[in-house]
Formats: sequence, C-alpha cells, structure tokens
Amino acid sequence: MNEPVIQLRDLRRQFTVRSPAGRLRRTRNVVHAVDGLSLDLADGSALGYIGANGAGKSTTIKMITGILVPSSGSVRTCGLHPVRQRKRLARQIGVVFGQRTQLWWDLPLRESYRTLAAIHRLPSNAWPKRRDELIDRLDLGSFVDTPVRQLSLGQRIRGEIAAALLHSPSLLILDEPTIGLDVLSKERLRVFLTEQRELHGTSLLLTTHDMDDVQRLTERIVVVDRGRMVYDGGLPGLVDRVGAERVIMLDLVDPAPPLEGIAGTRVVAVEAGGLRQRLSFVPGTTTAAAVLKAAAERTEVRDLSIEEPDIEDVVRRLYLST
Ligand SMILES: Nc1ncnc2c1ncn2[C@@H]1O[C@H](COP(=O)(O)OP(=O)(O)OP(=O)(O)O)[C@@H](O)[C@H]1O
Repeated sequence: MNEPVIQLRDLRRQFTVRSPAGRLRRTRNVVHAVDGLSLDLADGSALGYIGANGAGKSTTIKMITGILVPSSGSVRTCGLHPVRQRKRLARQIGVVFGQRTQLWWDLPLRESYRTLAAIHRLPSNAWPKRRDELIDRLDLGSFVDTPVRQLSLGQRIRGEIAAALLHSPSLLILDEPTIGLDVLSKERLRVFLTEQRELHGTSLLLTTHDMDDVQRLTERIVVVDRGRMVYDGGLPGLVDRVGAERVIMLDLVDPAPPLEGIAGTRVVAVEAGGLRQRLSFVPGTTTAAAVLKAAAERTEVRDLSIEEPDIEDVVRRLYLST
C-alpha cells in the first residue's frame, strides 16, 4: 500500500498571546491551537476536517503545507517533510484558501497560469492542455482574460481552483472553498471536484462550515475541538452520535393541515398555507423513508429534500456529549 498522503503524529502547536491586564501589566497566555493530533489520510481519499471557529483547522493546514513549524510531534505530507522540503512539496500539493488569493491581483487568470507553469517548471508541451481542460470544466472562458481584481468572488474561487490544479497535484487542500458562493456556484464546484477526484485520483483535504460540502465531497470526517480530535468516521455515525436532528422538507400537491403525530417527528414549520412542511427527526429513531411513507398515507407528496444539521450545531453537541 502507498504511504499516506498526510501523516500526523502527536502534532502540537502552541501560540503565546500577551494581553493587557490592568494599566501596566501584561499577562501571557498559551493557546494550544493544535494539541496532540494523530491522523493518516490514505492516498486517493477525501477528508472533511471540521470544527467550530478557532478549533485549530487553519493551524493544522499551515503545518501540513509547511507554512508553520510544529511545536512538537511530526508531520509528513506526500512523503515529505513540509518545512524542510517545502519546494518539492509545492509541486505535489494544491492549496486554496477561500478568503485569501494566491493569484496576481492585476493579472488576468491566463497570465497567472503562465507564471505558475513557469514556477512549477511544467513541460511546455503538456501544461496548456491541462489549462484548457480546467478552463473548460470550470467554465472560466468568459473571464480568463480579465484582471483578477475585476472578478466576482465565485469567478475568482474557480480561477483559484484551476491555479491549484494546474500542476496536477496528488493532494488538494481546500480551506472553506464555497464560503460566500451562491447555491448554483457551490453546486458546480462540487460536481467539478467530484469529477476531478474520479479522473485523477486526487486526494482531498477540505475544511468547511458547510455540511453539504462534507456530505458530497468526502467519505470521512474528522472533527477537532480546541486542537484535539473528537470524532473520526463517517457522516451518518457523527449525526447518530450527537443525535442531531435532520429536517425533512415535504412539498405537497395540495395544502394540508400540519402533519402532526408522525412517529419520531416534530413539525417545525408549515409554509405556503400548508403546501410545504418541515418535519424534524432524530436519525436512529425513524428514517426519512418511514416519514415519507407516513406522510404519503395522508396526502400526496410532490417532492422532498433532507436538510442536514449545521456544523456548529454538530460540534457543540459533540462537545457536550464527550
Ligand atoms: N498566529 C497566531 N497567534 C496567536 N494565536 C493564534 C495564531 N494563529 C491561531 N491562533 C489561535 O489558535 C487557535 C486556533 O486557530 P485556527 O485559526 O487554527 O482555528 P480555525 O479552526 O481555523 O478557526 P476558523 O474556523 O475561525 O478559521 C485560536 O484560538 C486562534 O486564536
């Protein structure tokens, strides 16, 4: 078996923060941003790395990518030492930080890609094909010659993802890639990323606050809280463990009175005069299929969707349960 693309062993990083205490005194506080993390990410797999604000996600990514030196423990990424072998590592990973740009602000995407190809020393007979494939799949054609600063957020993020994938890295790291994107752009991006994984076997490490991202893009979730791992497994297991409620949204053919009394559910909203109803349920006590069956015995159901609990809520519940 291949070596894991990411291997963390008892990884720790502390920060010393000085804050004023009275008029003259300053206190020293040590923040344990990452506090003993061990983890293997198998080659070709996808991991959703989630946690509340300040849980330590960005600090972990910075150590994985060699931007930050660990206080103790070890990290290997693509078989390399991220700090000592940072240049070699840069050729094997692609990184996108949703809120920061790695493109040249005044240059069009096309020029940025040319520069990146030179930086990565990509063979001139191969990289334009890859660029064109990315322009096509990410639908960049209409703005690839516009300076980056004039792009919308959604366009820029797509441009960033193409930049991160131009050199066909074996590991793609995305930090909040869909933050601020509209529903359609998010969906397109998810479809694209799924396709890239299938085509190229790229491993994926994703941090997000969006449960749909996690569900669609990854098969494994690690939850961190105050720098420590509090969960490692699949999404259904996580939802079961915290007992977080799912909401099933039913669109009915005709308006109906609130669908009260369906075993294991609670009516949380009735909209459009009874045409749309939301029922919450705890996975394990009943299933979406059972809820749908019970609802359909009372009235004709036109459509349904299931809303997953949000990450902050899941993390809070997980924390309370440990
Ligand atoms: N350079 C720094 N100096 C001091 N403290 C820091 C520094 N970087 C991070 N921290 C602290 O370390 C902890 C973890 O921060 P980190 O940015 O890794 O969290 P995060 O999970 O990425 O949060 P978010 O979801 O808000 O981005 C926080 O308490 C943060 O304030």
